[in-house]
Amino acid sequence: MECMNVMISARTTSFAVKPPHGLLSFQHSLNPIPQKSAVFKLTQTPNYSSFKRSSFLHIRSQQLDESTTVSETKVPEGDVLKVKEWEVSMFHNEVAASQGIKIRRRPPTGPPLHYVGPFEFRLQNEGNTPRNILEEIVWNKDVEVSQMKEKRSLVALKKQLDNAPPTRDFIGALKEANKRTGFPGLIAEVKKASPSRGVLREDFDPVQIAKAYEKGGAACLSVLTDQKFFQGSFENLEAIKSSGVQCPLLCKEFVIDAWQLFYARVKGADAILLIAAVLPDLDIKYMIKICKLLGLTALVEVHDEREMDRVLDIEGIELVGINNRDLGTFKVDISNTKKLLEGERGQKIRDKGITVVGESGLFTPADIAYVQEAGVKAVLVGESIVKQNDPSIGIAQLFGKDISS
Ligand SMILES: O=P(O)(O)OC[C@@H](O)[C@@H](O)c1c[nH]c2ccccc12
Repeated sequence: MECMNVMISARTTSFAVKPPHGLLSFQHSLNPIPQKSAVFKLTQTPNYSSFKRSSFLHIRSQQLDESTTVSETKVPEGDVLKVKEWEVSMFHNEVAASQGIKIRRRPPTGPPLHYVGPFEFRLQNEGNTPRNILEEIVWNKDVEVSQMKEKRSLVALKKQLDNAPPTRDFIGALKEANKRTGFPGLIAEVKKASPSRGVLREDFDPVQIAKAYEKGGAACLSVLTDQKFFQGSFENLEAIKSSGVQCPLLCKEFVIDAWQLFYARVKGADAILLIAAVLPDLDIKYMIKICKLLGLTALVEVHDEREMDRVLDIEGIELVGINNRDLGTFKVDISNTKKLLEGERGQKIRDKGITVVGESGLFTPADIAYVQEAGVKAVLVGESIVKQNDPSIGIAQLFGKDISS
């Protein structure tokens, strides 16, 4: 496998690479500015596959210098895997795009920065800026998960599962609440903040909120575990699990790697979110299987018709969430739930016995009635109830009725 070495002299501040055949050209700044001449290795180029010995690249260096030269070398054995990994992720993006997935799993022009040697290699303006918040979250998660995996191997996680207590029946709890109250079963979300709404509650005590939700009649709880964008944590999940709260718990995470399923299970999750806008079909199929092995319920989330159709073609899915919020733009429209349950699609869902959850943007008894009429048997609610002084009263206000007994 080949790569390119760029020889740079001391105090070179930047260079530009201009491939000959209309391929992507790019500018690269060096920071810190090297004090000695050095070799800058480019193993990850935007067009790696078309980057061949024959397509000689022109280097233009503003500062200097005849001493900036390009050569091609064999990649050392150890790096071959890294380059392969990067190439595989490029294919992953292509497969995902063919299924209508708009976000890219990783920055397309290079792997996360920690892969690259002494100087950062980053294309400016060419794809390494996330296009929307979901993409930013996923890119961040990719780095986060690879760091977490280094600390806890899958083998270690599996060992911990040997003595783990069984999971609680998430769908059973929703159905039971639906029967008991006549309303959709409530998944109440322990949510401190979100990128779209900022901090929802300053005095945030996750266990206290969870207990209030349970007292108010919630069937299940959803606990956000993403730290960076939602100010959630796995500590919150663990604390709620060991607090005596009996409701089954959904780990609200951005899952991109099967390792996270094992981790969530170890941390006390009974169910886990899988987002169709993030995961290609093959990943969903694979993760559904692992969830079954782990006793986790998968809540598969969709936002539009195409995602719903993809998910309906996958075997073994029992719980589907319709998110009324577009995770790319934050726009909320509760008629989305209705739209996705109409006609043949709705019939297919009923035939398959899938339980549908209406998610996001539900504030009033009229909202609940609207999504119930559309066909949901459960709802997922955060903002409107977490903001109330007493979240259990928030639940009664949301349904227009005390549903606690
Ligand atoms: O606070 P709301 O509008 O009631 O929404 C809750 C829940 O649906 C929302 O937090 C959510 C739905 N799907 C997600 C995926 C990731 C993060 C968050 C979410």
